[in-house]
Amino acid sequence: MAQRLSRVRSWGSRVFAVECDVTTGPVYFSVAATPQGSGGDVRPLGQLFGHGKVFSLHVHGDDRVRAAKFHGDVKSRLSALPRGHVMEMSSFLPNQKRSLVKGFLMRVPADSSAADDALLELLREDAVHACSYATSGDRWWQQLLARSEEGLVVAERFCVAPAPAPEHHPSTLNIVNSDVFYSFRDAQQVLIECSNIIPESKAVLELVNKPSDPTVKGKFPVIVIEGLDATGKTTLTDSLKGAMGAVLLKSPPQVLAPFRQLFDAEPPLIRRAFYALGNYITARQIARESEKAPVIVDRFWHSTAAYAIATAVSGKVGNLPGLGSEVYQWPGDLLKPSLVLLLSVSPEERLRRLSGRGLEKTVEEAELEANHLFRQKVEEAYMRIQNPACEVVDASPSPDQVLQQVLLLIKSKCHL
Ligand SMILES: Nc1ncnc2c1ncn2[C@@H]1O[C@H](COP(=O)(O)OP(=O)(O)OP(=O)(O)O)[C@@H](O)[C@H]1O
Ligand SMILES: Nc1ccn([C@H]2C[C@H](O)[C@@H](COP(=O)(O)O)O2)c(=O)n1
Repeated sequence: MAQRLSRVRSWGSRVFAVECDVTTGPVYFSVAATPQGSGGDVRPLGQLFGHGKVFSLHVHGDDRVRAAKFHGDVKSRLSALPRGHVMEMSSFLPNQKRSLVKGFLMRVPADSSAADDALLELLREDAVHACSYATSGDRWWQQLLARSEEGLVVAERFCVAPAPAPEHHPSTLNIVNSDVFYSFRDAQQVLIECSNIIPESKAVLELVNKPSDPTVKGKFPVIVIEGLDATGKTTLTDSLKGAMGAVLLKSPPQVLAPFRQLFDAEPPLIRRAFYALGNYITARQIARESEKAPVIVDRFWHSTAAYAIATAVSGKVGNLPGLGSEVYQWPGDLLKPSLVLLLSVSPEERLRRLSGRGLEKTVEEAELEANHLFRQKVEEAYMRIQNPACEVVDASPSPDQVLQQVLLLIKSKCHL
């Protein structure tokens, strides 16, 4: 118990954000060891905590791979509780990078014992911090829970007060090196840390572990084609290959295809590191092929970063890190293409193309379709990436018109 308490000493200075509804944004509150001032207007907290029993859980831990996997596990266990309502809840130090700890707020009916049993089980793990919430007088208290022979006991309590929204949305605080990687070494390190629990990581590491100088391209232009699913990338890249006598490459590269499904099912930390490493394999292929001919690349780092940022940042487009933020900077050790083109079509046209194709949708594609906010965030993140930034291409005309338009653009931008 003493160890647990010493590790949560800083808990009392944290702010918590509960995502009740992503379109309206989170509710913020802070906790303090002793009541401060009047405590503010606690009515919003009353609405949040007021019915039945409320618990929050956060997964800490020095082992980030284990914590990421355990976070997913906690979510499924809480979601399976009968009559429970689970919301995303994060704990953070306002505007302080890397201070975010992800968790959940769970409401259950007052007569539910299943939640207590689940918490007792989860608290076997040192990495879990669980709290209950109670009201006395006009104050709300956050009660840090611990296991004892009698069941759940309150180890410490903090006074809860409403807090102002921070300047930076909490979900932006941990993007660097958790969702987006800015060097080969940082992405590689995640897969090294995964090797014991995901044996396939070793095979992926072997594929990327062949050092060369991937930042240097050959004398021919390298053109990356980016865009949301079904914007016409495959159609255009195939035509460009023929029209320019170019070599067509993809990221992730074909050698990673046997591992993709497996890594797609992993938490963002692992999944995004896998895609980041794929870019370095493709970069090596680009460096080699661009010595001999122009190279067209179907998706590259813009996709890796834009999808990762849009997934990490909850809620509205306005929650994205601002233009010029470090999260949009190209990795210093990754080959830079000559030109990046972002294919853009209206949401209606994209849906027509998706349904016309009639293929099975990936989870993320299905999410794009269902989630207008997510699509907007991916597109906005694409456009905020700098150095190289993307040139937006209107991809709504016919395939041939898009091809002609892009050939002209390549000619003018790459001085062909
Ligand atoms: N300019 C266009 N006009 C009309 N339909 C198009 C055009 N370009 C592509 N399509 C059609 O839209 C669908 C999606 O195109 P395509 O597969 O090239 O997109 P994509 O961006 O590669 O998709 P994904 O990223 O999901 O692989 C296909 O059925 C294709 O025939
Ligand atoms: N270089 C890349 C390519 C793809 N991804 C991720 C982003 C999406 O989750 C998904 C889209 O790929 P598609 O379905 O079009 O094959 O893959 C990435 O992160 N980096």
